[in-house]
Amino acid sequence: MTPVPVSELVTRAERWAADRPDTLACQVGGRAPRSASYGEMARSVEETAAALALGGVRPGMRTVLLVRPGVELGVLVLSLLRLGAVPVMVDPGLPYAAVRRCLERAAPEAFIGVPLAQAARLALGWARRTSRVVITVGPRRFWPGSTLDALRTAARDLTPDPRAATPGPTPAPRTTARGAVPGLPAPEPGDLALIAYTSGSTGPPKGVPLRHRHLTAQLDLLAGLELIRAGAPVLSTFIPFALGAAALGATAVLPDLDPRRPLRFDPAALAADIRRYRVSTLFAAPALLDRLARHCVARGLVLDSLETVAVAGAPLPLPTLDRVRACVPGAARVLSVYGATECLPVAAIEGAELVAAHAAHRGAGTCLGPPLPGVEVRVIGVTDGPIARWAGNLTVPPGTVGEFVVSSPAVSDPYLEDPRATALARIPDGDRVWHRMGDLGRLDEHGRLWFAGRKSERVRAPDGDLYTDHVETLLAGVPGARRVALVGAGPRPVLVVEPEPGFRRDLVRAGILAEAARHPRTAGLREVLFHRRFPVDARHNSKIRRDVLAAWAARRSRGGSR
Ligand SMILES: Nc1ncnc2c1ncn2[C@@H]1O[C@H](COP(=O)(O)OP(=O)(O)OP(=O)(O)O)[C@@H](O)[C@H]1O
Repeated sequence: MTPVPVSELVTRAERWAADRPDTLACQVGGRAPRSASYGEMARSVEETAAALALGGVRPGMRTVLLVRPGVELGVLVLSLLRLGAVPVMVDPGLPYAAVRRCLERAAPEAFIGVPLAQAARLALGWARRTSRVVITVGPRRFWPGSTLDALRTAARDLTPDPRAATPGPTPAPRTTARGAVPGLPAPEPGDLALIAYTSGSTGPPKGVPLRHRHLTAQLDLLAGLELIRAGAPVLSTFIPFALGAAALGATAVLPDLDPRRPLRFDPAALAADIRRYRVSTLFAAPALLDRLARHCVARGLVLDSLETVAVAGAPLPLPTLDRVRACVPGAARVLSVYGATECLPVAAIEGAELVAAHAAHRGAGTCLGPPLPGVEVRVIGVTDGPIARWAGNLTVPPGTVGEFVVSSPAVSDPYLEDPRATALARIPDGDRVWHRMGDLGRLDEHGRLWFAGRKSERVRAPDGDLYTDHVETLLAGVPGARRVALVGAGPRPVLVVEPEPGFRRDLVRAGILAEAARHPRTAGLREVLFHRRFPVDARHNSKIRRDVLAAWAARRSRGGSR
């Protein structure tokens, strides 16, 4: 294997390929199963990197990648990182205009995509102005550029087959992908590795540049959580995590799931994949997990291979946790992992501790656990403006609700082409920087974080601010209410209920108001609206778009129809 200090993600995956070439790196589930071993993936990455280089992809080149989840996507990401090119990872489920906006800021020079993505590039103007290298994964039609297949064939023709050249036990060194672009330096830890985006649940998604050292720090922090065992099958409903699994020596099981509409998966098929491939670690967002767990609980199904279930992306509601625990073996860990695109992961908590913490502190929000080793979290007073530099008096007294700020080796670079958002999210502090999470909460006497809600979603009621997670956790589990969201219709706090099918709304409303009346924090809440299906973020389908819901509630309650 090449000893160049390419991305840690790649070098680690390559190390696995050298040590255990026959271990499965990737298993595609669903109706058209396909798999690839670490050895096969490594060979494919080498060939594909050479093909991409031949197609004009260069180190440092920002490259949009719009390819369906599968072995090919994994190979392409690893190949780009190996070349030192910079994948631009935009969420395909965003509205078209939002995708265009994301890509305009990233100004990618290369565009690799399936035919549908290529058509969108032309018709919807996705990176159309900037992308001069165009590679189609699949058949090319009326758009310019090359196909990946043709480039692979050409690269193969240029690369001598070592087995043909030197028969015998010691094969000649193969021309590597880096060899295909001679004279170009290997990426360093400080080089840009990829551009991710925030999920856009509180506004337009922001571009997050991650350097190779940030990815390494993420991998190390994740490794500390002991979620993944080498050789063990891991299924992540969030595809980029599946790539991390490859660096940790696991087998990434890719479910049959449309990343444009992740919540519309077939729970029976997902449960079947988990059982069939003996998945031991499952990563999922809360709403997806809830859907899977409901399916299993209704059928008395236990997913007996699961050892760990990791949940991330939004608070883990207790009713969801209960359902999950009912369909995994008693010894399985359920772990809620807290973090953000700009600094992942930050904290984690085991399900059993979460249940105990909630029982002892009802209405205190969601316990996120202590910060991970190497991650420092402080709580500062709530302000909506920028903070020019760190000062000791920014922090609030212990136990007080404020905004979480984080310092860790995984904290990304400033946002892409967005100085305003950067000024609002960063506090310089000598040679380090604090990332403002935009999340409110407090630190308890055990050093654990408690999430109270997003800063931008707090409700400025006349009697004082109300925090969404303080209120919603108290009302979770009221019969007939699938989810409850607190929003402000102007200054008026309104409870919006997403009902379970088959319940009478007047009874659900009565149940919500009765539960609210039992707690001082919610006793004053009187207004209840029903919304059939909450608007949610494109990536996890789990973060409630309370800004959208608030505008809807304001219109609705003005109109008087409740
Ligand atoms: N375990 C968790 N518990 C509670 N909230 C979580 C958890 N994990 C993630 N979150 C929420 O997700 C946020 C990070 O999400 P992400 O980076 O995907 O983008 P976003 O902040 O939602 O997007 P935008 O900034 O564009 O609105 C955190 O700040 C937090 O609010």
